[in-house]
Amino acid sequence: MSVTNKSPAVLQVRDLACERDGRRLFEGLDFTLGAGAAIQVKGGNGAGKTTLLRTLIGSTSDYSGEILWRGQVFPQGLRAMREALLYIGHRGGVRGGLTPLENLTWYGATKTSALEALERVDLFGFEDSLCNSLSAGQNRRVALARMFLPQAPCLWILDEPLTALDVAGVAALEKQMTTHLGGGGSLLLTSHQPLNIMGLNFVDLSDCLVEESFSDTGGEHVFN
Ligand SMILES: Nc1ncnc2c1ncn2[C@@H]1O[C@H](COP(=O)(O)OP(=O)(O)OP(=O)(O)O)[C@@H](O)[C@H]1O
Repeated sequence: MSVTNKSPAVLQVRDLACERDGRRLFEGLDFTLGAGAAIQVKGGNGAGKTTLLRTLIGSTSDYSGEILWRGQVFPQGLRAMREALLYIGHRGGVRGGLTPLENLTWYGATKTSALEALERVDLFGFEDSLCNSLSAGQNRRVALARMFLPQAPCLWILDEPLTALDVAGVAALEKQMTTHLGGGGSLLLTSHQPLNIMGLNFVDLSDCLVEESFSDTGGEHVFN
């Protein structure tokens, strides 16, 4: 299936199968993520969504099939992809012994941009509190504040970003994701909750279950 020049392929997955402790979780997964496009990875608990994301960022090499970053096959493409990647995992990468401000500056933000990002996630006044004294939702906001820093990377891979967020927090996040996509960024995320993002595409790992491998998995998905 072709991909238009207007929206070139950013991340491609071809016939991917992932394992965990020697147990195959899914197989025959194909999709193409274009610039300005978003994919929500779906599947029940234990389907392998986190494993897929960790595979895509190079945290595990327990897979078969091909992953390509801008046409360059992994592992060669992985280095270039990491330079363009914002990954926020389940734990969010927040250090509890640091303040929100220190966490963001640890990721390379200037003090000014960090303070602005923390204000955007409604953490004004908490910038100098230790993160291990903040609530789960506030810690999630510290993690997600990286999406509000200037010059954010172009590929966002987010594992359950909505977890622990209140209604206003979810709305702010959806708005920021939409802005990112409008600027030509790409987004791949997992969520058990529905997201209000225009043009959101879906990849469902339950279509790629090993025991159903005899059935048609729907072929390749191309999202531009
Ligand atoms: N730390 C681990 N050590 C060993 N096996 C694991 C570990 N974490 C997960 N697994 C295995 O991998 C499978 C897939 O887990 P994964 O976290 O990728 O699923 P998921 O779709 O993200 O689930 P959830 O929706 O519950 O977060 C699980 O069923 C489990 O058997």
